[in-house]
Formats: sequence, structure tokens, C-alpha cells
Amino acid sequence: GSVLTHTGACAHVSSNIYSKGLAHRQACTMANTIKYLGQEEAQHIDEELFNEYSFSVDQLMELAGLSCATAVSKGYPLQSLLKSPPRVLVICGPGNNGGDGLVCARHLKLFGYEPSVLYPKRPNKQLFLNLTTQCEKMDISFLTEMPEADVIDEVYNLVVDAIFGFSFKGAVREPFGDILSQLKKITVPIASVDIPSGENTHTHHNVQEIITNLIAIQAFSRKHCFRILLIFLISIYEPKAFFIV
Ligand SMILES: NC(=O)C1=CN([C@@H]2O[C@H](COP(=O)(O)OP(=O)(O)OC[C@H]3O[C@@H](n4cnc5c(N)ncnc54)[C@H](OP(=O)(O)O)[C@@H]3O)[C@@H](O)[C@H]2O)[C@H](O)CC1
Repeated sequence: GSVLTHTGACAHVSSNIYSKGLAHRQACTMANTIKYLGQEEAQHIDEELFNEYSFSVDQLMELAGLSCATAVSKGYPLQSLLKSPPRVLVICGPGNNGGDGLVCARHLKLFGYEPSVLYPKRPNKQLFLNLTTQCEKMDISFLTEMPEADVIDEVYNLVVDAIFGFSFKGAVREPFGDILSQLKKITVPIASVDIPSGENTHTHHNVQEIITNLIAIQAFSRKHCFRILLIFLISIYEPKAFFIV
């Protein structure tokens, strides 16, 4: 997805997003050593990972989804959640961003959360069929329709937005228009995988602007070692958050 690179040492991982002062200072420090990439450069690195380094999409997606689940568990630890059971709504789009969401849901379940998945447009590809089966086998429920915003606020602790990543373009088409309009109304945190879905954050400039909203980033260290850096920053506009994977 929109890839973030970090050339310094692995950053400290904050386990409590509410420890604002410390984490905000860390965010400021890290912001100086981080380079943000836009859509084209991110896609190019993606191609490089596939073609030059022989990663498979399954491998990258597993890392992405696991990293997102890890980020959720660090940013929103089970014991900090206001509602019990610890329900999380994971909304998956029709592309690989949605695949990241399915993997994320599976790992969230292993971490003790109760994810429910909304997956309204399912591609007929083996990779996604497999990921769906794996979730079903883990008793993760699949919703048949998008709940109203007030129901989401009442039932869920947060929403993982895995609707669109770097291939989003043009005006939003249904059924995602309705889904995004409900998401705009909710008050529980939204953790977006890659970029907040439906927003035009694909230029380098915009990504840098929106990065101030960021609490969690999973980044590949560019090109060389693929070390995964899990970096936690604090959003100054909580509770909106997004992950870049
Ligand atoms: N960088 C990495 O290491 C990895 C990133 N991954 C994730 O993959 C996404 C990119 O995945 P991709 O499949 O290329 O695309 P998206 O998931 O962003 O979206 C494609 C689907 O979205 C539909 N689409 C696009 N625009 C619209 C719109 N305006 N309205 C409705 N639907 C839209 C599009 O539909 P079509 O009808 O055009 O086919 C596609 O179905 C990246 O962001 C990361 O999250 C991978 O996991 C691998 C590792």
C-alpha cells in the first residue's frame, strides 16, 4: 500500500495510545526520520517486492494483516475497551486491501477480540475464498449488511476500514458509497488499513498532511531488508487512525 519508509532504528512501540504527552513527543521525533510515499511510488515498491524479491501476494498480505491486528492490539488493548465483549467491526473491500482486512480479523480473533466482518463484494479468486474460509472456520461472523452508524457506536469498540487501498480511484461506487457515509457518522475509532477509504490521499503532499492523523504504521524498510517496523504515533485528532502497510 502507500508505503512508509523509516531509515532509523526501530522506534519504541507505545502500548497505550492515551499516554499522549510521551507518545506525541515520540511521534514528533519519528516524523523527522520518516519518508512518506504516494500512490505511484508505493505501487512501484509493491511490484519490486513481487518481481525482484519474489514475495508472493499471500506472504505480503499475511504480514500486512498481522501487522494491522498487532497495531490494533497495541493501540486499543483489550483491557482499554469500553464495551464488552470486545467487538470489532472489520469492513473489507473487493481488492487486496480487503484481503488485509480478512487476515487482520483472523489475527484479532486469536488476540482475544471478537471481530465481525462485512465483506459485501467478494472477488471470485482462490486467495480471497481461502481467507474467507479461514475466518469462517474460526467462527468469525460475516454480516449481511452494513449496520447503521448508531448501531455501530452501540455495539462495536472500533472499526477496521480495509475497504480501499492504493488502487482506489474516481467517485465511490455502491455499495461502498452507503458504507462510507455511515462511517462518516460514527464516533467509535476507525483504524484504516493503508489510507482512509474514499479520501483522496494519494499524492505525496496529501499523505504528508493526513499523516498527522496517524497512530499506527507498519512499514517495510525500503528495498533492502524488509524488516517490519511497527511504529506507533499518536493522533492529534483521535480517534481517527490509519495504518500504512
Ligand atoms: N504494499 C504491500 O506490501 C502490500 C499491500 N497490500 C494491500 O493491497 C492494497 C492494494 O490492493 P489492490 O487490490 O491493488 O487495490 P485496492 O484494495 O486498493 O482496491 C481495488 C478494488 O477497489 C475497487 N475500487 C477502486 N476504486 C473504486 C471506487 N471508486 N468505487 C468502488 N470501488 C472501487 C476496484 O474495483 P473495480 O471495479 O475497479 O475492479 C477493486 O476491486 C494496498 O493498499 C494494501 O492494503 C497487499 O496486501 C499486499 C502487500
